[in-house]
Amino acid sequence: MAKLILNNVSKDFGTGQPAVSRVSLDVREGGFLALLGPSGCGKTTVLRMIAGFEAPSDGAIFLGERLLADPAQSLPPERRNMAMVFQSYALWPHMSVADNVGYPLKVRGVSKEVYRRRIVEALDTVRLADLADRRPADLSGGQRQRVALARCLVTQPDVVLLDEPLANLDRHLRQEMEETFREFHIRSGATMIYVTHDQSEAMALATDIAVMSRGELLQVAPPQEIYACPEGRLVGSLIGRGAILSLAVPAAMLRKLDWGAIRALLGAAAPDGGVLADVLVRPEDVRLGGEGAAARVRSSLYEGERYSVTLDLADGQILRAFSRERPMPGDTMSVTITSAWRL
Ligand SMILES: Nc1ncnc2c1ncn2[C@@H]1O[C@H](COP(=O)(O)OP(=O)(O)OP(=O)(O)O)[C@@H](O)[C@H]1O
Repeated sequence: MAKLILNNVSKDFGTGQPAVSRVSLDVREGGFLALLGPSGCGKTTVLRMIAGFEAPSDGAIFLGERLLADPAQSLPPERRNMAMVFQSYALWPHMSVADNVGYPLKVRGVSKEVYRRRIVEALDTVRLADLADRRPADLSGGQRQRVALARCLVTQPDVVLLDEPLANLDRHLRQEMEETFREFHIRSGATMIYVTHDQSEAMALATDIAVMSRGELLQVAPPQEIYACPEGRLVGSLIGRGAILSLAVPAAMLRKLDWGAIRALLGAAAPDGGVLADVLVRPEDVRLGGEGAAARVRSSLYEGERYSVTLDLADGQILRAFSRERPMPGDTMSVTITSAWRL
């Protein structure tokens, strides 16, 4: 196995706006990278270029030292030792689970002994050994997805590419499958690249998250880091559910702000000739009650374990908070912001 490297990769379909613009990425060996971003931002196109279904218009893709593609040449998908799992897992209905899993090996013409051994190993990895003789029609949605995962494992790929594999499943099953993917990643040791527009899925699964918007890569970092220290307004609004305030933060001030700093900045005018900075405030960092700044409750939405509250600050800016009790719309209360991040 080796590191997957994208070096300034672009893809232009000739539509006027490039689908992917100068994306550079290093995916560490055995890592689990989530490509996250809104619909149409270019995630699938990046994945298809890695798989070999599209050639880059510019830049180059390497697996270790090996050049996979640049505008002049492109190794065909079957010679890249990668496996791709799609939303629809396309199992053969007339074949047993074992034969579905073994199909890619049959095409490669391996010996009977290798064929049997690899199927057993792959089914073990996804904990389906007991169902080897069943037909796909007799499986649940989650079990079918696991068969598709096992099928991509039998060829022992260096890289597993997953394009929104959970998009068609209901919420309960998605959670169960997230657990399966995590385990699958640990047990297989494969490098995985996972396309999703669901940030909580990306947070739960990946070792690194790459956030894309309009064909460009905005930030790559581990989930905890991208949540705590997003770079710029777009990443700040795409990750988590924070509110973004415009505050007159002096350029020299640390990016992480405490209540002392925020209190002084709330309502302060922009410095002479200066610009207002975007400051991200997470709902879990907003305390309701006590001594603080005045805010008016705009709405409170019951979410089961708590209320999600939207508040208007005195200057009209919006803040979000969580609350165990139900704040009534129209009520005035005081808020304290324990921590915020300048984007
Ligand atoms: N074969 C193609 N020809 C022309 N334009 C394309 C082609 N494939 C993708 N595009 C365009 O490139 C852009 C990126 O598409 P892509 O499918 O990579 O986005 P995405 O982030 O995966 O979106 P989604 O989450 O909706 O699947 C879109 O504007 C899309 O319309």
